[in-house]
Amino acid sequence: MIVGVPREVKADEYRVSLTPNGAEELSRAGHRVLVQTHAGDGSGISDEQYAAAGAEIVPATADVWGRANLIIKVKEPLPDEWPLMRPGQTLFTYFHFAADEKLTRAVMASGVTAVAYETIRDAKGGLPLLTPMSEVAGRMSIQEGAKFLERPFEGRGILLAGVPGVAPATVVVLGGGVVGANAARVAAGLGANVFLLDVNLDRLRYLDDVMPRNVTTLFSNRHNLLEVLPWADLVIGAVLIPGAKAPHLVRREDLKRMPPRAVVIDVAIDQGGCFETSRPTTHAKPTYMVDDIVHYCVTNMPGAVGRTSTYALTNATFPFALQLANKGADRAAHDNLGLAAGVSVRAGKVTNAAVAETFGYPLELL
Ligand SMILES: NC(=O)C1=CN([C@@H]2O[C@H](COP(=O)(O)OP(=O)(O)OC[C@H]3O[C@@H](n4cnc5c(N)ncnc54)[C@H](O)[C@@H]3O)[C@@H](O)[C@H]2O)C=CC1
Ligand SMILES: CC(=O)C(=O)O
Repeated sequence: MIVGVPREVKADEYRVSLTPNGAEELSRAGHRVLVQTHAGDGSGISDEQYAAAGAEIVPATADVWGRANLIIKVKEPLPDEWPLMRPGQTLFTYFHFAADEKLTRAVMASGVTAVAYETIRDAKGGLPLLTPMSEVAGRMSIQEGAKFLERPFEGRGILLAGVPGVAPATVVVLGGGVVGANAARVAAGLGANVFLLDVNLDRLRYLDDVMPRNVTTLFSNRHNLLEVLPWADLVIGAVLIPGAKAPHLVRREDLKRMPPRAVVIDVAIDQGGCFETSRPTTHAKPTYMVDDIVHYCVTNMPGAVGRTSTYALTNATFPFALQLANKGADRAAHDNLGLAAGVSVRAGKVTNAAVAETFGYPLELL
């Protein structure tokens, strides 16, 4: 198999999809590895390190896409990359199809097999290729929230931790999965009062057991949400229904209940976001105001901490990349049901139920 690693093209995306260790293992397994020049720069990995691991350094994007049967990326292909996708090729990356119908149509039209990191399952039903980046984004959401609460960044001038004699901030976390739990723990560690909402009672029981005392768990329903919003200095959006568009839990009219210049960090923006007023932003211009509330909706938060994220991501993705390279997508999916859950589009047809339902497309069973 010829495995291609293009340089990421999304704004401020500093991750790369394969480390030199991965290149070495693929080469040892008999595959050819093409790495686009400077692909690893943002993560502090040089062309020389890839070359020493047996990879061929390729100057042009089009060459990588044109020669490789298996393309490994980090982020979804952007419009400039769409014409490069080829029938019969396998593309292994984050896609978040439900948030982007044009991307879904482009992938269907191209004939590639799209294996989405975010819907691959493990034996316990978890999402092992989403988890490491959710850990990064969850922790980062509080550091970003703390920054944008500062007045020079348009926030309400609140220090999350408070100081003796002045109350700490209140942080509301919507969704108590990986992002939510990591956000709650970091916020609590800084001394904030945290409310953590989820609809899964077993998950709430677990969180109630393991979280520090300044984290209060709440069942997620409209009533409880409206009760806590007036106290919220910072709200983290961390809800997920795998493969599907995120539900809009916070409506525009609800923003009026929040204190002026409070901050929302909608981590779930990659699946469309859980605030009605969310729209994707970039690290270069991460925030905008709606009704006096600061909105931060960066779709590739972990991209900003490329070095940590590249290693965390590839620890999880590499075993699946190796299976795809060794067996090809069809056999790899046949042999591994968890990997099969990642196959979202194949030969022009949608093979993921949540994506098919989101856009009303027919579902093709694998
Ligand atoms: N913007 C970015 O750069 C990044 C975004 N993400 C995104 O963050 C989101 C969350 O990811 P994870 O925490 O890994 O997912 P997860 O599956 O671990 O957690 C999601 C939680 O949401 C809960 N939930 C579902 N409906 C709910 C509702 N109505 N109210 C409250 N909770 C509800 C679920 O019970 C679950 O506990 C995903 O969309 C993921 O793609 C993850 C990493 C980076
Ligand atoms: C999960 C995702 O889309 C990211 O880490 O960029």
